[in-house]
Amino acid sequence: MRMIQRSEKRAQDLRNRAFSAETVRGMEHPLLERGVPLMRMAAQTTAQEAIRLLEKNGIHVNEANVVLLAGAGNNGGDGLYAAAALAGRGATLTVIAVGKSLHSSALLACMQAGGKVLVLDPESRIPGTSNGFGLGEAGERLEAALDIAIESDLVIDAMTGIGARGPLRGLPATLAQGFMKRAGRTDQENDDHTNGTVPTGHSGAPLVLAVDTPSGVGVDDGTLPGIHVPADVTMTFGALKPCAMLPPASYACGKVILVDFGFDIDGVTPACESIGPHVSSAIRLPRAKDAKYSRGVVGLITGSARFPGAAVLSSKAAARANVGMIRYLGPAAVAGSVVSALPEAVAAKGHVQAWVVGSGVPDAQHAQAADEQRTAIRSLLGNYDLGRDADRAMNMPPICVDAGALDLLPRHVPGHVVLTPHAGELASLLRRLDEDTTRETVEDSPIDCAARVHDLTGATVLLKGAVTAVLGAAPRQTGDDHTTTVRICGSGPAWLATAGSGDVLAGIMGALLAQQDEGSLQHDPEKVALTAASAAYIHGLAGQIASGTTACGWQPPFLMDPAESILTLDDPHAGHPIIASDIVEAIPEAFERAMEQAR
Ligand SMILES: NC(=O)C1=CN([C@@H]2O[C@H](COP(=O)(O)OP(=O)(O)OC[C@H]3O[C@@H](n4cnc5c(N)ncnc54)[C@H](O)[C@@H]3O)[C@@H](O)[C@H]2O)[C@H](O)CC1
Ligand SMILES: [K+]
Repeated sequence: MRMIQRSEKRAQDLRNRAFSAETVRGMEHPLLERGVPLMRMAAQTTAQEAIRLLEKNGIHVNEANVVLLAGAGNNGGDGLYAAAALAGRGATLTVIAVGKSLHSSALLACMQAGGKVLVLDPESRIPGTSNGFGLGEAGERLEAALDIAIESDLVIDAMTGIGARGPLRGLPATLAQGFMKRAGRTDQENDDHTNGTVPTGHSGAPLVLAVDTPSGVGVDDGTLPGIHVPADVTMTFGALKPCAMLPPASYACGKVILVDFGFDIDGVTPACESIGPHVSSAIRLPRAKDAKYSRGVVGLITGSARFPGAAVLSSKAAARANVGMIRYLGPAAVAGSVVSALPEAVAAKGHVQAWVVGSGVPDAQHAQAADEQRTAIRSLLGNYDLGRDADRAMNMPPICVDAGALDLLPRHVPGHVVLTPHAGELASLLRRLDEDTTRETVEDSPIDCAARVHDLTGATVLLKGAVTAVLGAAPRQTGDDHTTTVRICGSGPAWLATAGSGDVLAGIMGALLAQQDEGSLQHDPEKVALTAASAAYIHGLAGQIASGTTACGWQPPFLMDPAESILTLDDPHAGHPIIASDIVEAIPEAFERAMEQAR
């Protein structure tokens, strides 16, 4: 098989960009025209990974019981050829056919290698198998299929790939439901199955290897519209699909291995992109002629009598995140705490290059009538109201609007207003904008909901989560200026979920906004989105450093060449608990690492 020529830039783009199913088909097309055997390449690499996965779990392929869940499309074809290769290496193979047909030559290969085929659909017409059974027998066959699947060592899920439409239906859905029930996998466990964080092999249930995409996920929008089959490993072909990057579907993919088919992705608009490779461009290195003011000054209206710690944490984080100075504004007692914890802070008004407001400030529901912090924030945010004075709004410094300030946001603001809600806060924001939304809706469709808030307000929206998504202006491409690339950041480990962690993020956000050339963000909303996502990335990296782990919400996939044998994939260190102050301590090293990654 031919070797793929790949520059480092191409490898980086492949690992950090995901493309819609339609775009992937467009990129496959020229290769198929040239007769490149894509299905064979997919199958061979899948078989290799299956062998590695089994061995890692102490099972040699010639002792393995393998079950293939095979759909009628090409995804089933990939799976059939892969399964045939495993049967050829001595595995005991059962193919469970969930559709009315199967890829005929791939099926033949499986049968020739000794695979047994169990057909579930009474209306199927599959050569070499028994047809025309009744509904009663169909029920018995389904039970038998589930018995075999649950007793197997490895289930290869090749029911649907990029041809999937809507939630899983019919026999694939019934089979997935039965399998998940018998495997004892609850929804919670599926959620815990984040990319690269959970070691394979769990409580006696079979390992699951997904072909191209786990069946049942929303391939293009990253949702989980219904029953789906979470995988330990997903082998994906040619290019990442959004479901391998966007939450919550990304959590169902397990470890992702991308097989490089040699697609020409240069200049092709991705549906979503990870911020990782771009972070260093958001960091302004100190220059010889710098003074503290030219490095950026952050102004913070954060914390309150009730939550003074938020003021301290956001100020310390901003101060550590590569700026010349921070100004803290708040009640005298809180300012006193800030200055005693951070003698470098200045508790006085003055010129700032970016603002941070709202962390540790009560929202409308919890505030006293005349809350000092809310009054100050309301008046500051009024300057960003495009409906009141657009010129003035456009000339205000960039601002991070967090927590208790989110309900003070004017209706229409410029893109250099960055919102940093979590799912619950985003739902409240949408309700304020007259959209009937709950936290669950946001958790189910995070990208769609964040995009709604961006569309309705104009603000850049950073929705916090294990995978953080940033919805703002997209990169402009010639002839296509309505692209909606979603930027994601998955560098944060689960240890980051600790009190004060969000305050630290807001501080880093303010610092990154402040260190951009003054005036450069106001008319460049794309740069705002990149800067915002970079702040989340550095926060996540600091969390990794503080907790001693490399496991995080999303990692770029392992890249595999069809001609190469696979590298050893190490599981990440688990790490240890942290408090928000530990994240602050780790910020400088996170900057160093982010800059090193760019080299
Ligand atoms: N194009 C190529 O040559 C390559 C493709 N590869 C693999 O092919 C799949 C895409 O194949 P396609 O036949 O277009 O679609 P699928 O197999 O994913 O799905 C069609 C199959 O699924 C049924 N179906 C669709 N939606 C649902 C649903 N909601 N519920 C139940 N069943 C559903 C539909 O009826 C068909 O039977 C791609 O992912 C790759 O795996 C390889 O990469 C090689 C090159
Ligand atoms: K699949």
